[in-house]
Amino acid sequence: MNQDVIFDGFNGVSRLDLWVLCLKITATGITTTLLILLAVFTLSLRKHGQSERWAAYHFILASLFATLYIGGDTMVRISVAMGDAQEVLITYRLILSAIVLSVAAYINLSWALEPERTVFRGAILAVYGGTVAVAALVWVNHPALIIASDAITVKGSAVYADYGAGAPVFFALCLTLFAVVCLRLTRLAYRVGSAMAWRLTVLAVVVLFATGVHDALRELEIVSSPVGLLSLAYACFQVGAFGVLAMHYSRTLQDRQHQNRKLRRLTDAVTRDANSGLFTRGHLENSLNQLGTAARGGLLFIDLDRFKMINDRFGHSCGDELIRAVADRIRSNMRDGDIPCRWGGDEFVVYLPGTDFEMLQALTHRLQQTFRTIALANAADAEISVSMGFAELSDGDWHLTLERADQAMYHAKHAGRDRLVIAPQQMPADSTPAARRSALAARG
Ligand SMILES: Nc1nc2c(ncn2[C@@H]2O[C@H](COP(=O)(O)OP(=O)(O)OP(=O)(O)O)[C@@H](O)[C@H]2O)c(=O)[nH]1
Repeated sequence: MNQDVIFDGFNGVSRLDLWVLCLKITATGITTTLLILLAVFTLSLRKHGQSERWAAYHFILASLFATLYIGGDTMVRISVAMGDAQEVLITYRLILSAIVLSVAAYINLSWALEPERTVFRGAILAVYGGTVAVAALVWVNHPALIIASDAITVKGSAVYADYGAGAPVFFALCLTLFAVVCLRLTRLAYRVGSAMAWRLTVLAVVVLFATGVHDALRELEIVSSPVGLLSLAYACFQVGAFGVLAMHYSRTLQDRQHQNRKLRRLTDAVTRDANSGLFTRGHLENSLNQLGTAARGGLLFIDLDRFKMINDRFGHSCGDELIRAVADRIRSNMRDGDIPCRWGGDEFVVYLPGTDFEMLQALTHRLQQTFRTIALANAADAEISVSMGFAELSDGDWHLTLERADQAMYHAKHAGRDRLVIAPQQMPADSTPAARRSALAARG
């Protein structure tokens, strides 16, 4: 049988080389997975604050270039192990460009994680622009630049480019940028407040920087070492950076939740009535003032019938309990956009936007039914009912509408209580709000 030989590599490759290769493949897998996770996470941050989004974008770039670097480094090793060093130089250039771009993205990320610090967009672009320019030089053959020619030297399982005179400067620049990143990330980890996170970060940056120095010296053939270690250390660093960032986000989220809770408590204290839990009169007045002539629907005035008698017979605390029970039932019958408030004492006013006659009849009927079911702890035989007045917001001034609703409620009281009266629209439509207000005042 004629069998083609399709693989003839791994000749002269030591066990150590294979282990390192396995580790590098694993590191590539891990960083690629993290990159995918990060992309999903960034998508979920679209609606969040500017600084979070920018931090996520820089981290995506940093991870993308780090993955290219780690994956490229693995590819170089695979190519050399398989005896195929033809296309190695392109991958080689790719990894040199990727490492410097990744470090630039990490610098910008560390700025974005400090929202209190103003970093000008120009500075961020300058960091990216400068490193792109340096990365571009990697692709130009010239003895004075980073890579002098297309020549490649393979020594055992290691491969070396023909470096130009600028290569030591390039590696020194990479190490300087690395040092900046390491210092800034250590500071960030310290601010996260967890001693463990800080120690792990210090360990990670020390290992990272040491392997960076090792690989730079190895590339320049100042030290002889069988394997480059930076890609493995960089993969560990990526995992650590994920951890630190996850902690940073969880702390930011906790702070924000805490602030939101505090804000809600403060807002509630200002806008909610303490006993009933409904909105305060001030909140309704503000809302109607803000709406102005855009207010639609009408105002419903609700007043408890013979509440003084309940107070006198069963005590003030029983009266308070009744106010709470009535408020609960009003609240549970509201739609989104309705504004129910305790106007004062045993009076409630509800702004009902977009309410027509049928909806009003249905709502007030429901309310009357549900108030009858109230059972007070120490006043089982108390008969609970309310009188209601409704006026449509057609006066151009909600104060006038409220007066009409109030008058309608009094008509309900005089007609025997426990009912709804709808205010007629008696005011001429072309009269001014001031004229209508004085006409109402004259009518008493
Ligand atoms: N328990 C309690 N009573 C209150 C509160 N605010 C006002 N009141 C009392 O509620 C009573 C209101 O009575 P009125 O509005 O005069 O009349 P009424 O007894 O409800 O009778 P009609 O409205 O004519 O049906 C007064 O006695 C107030 O002292 C409160 O927060 N808690």
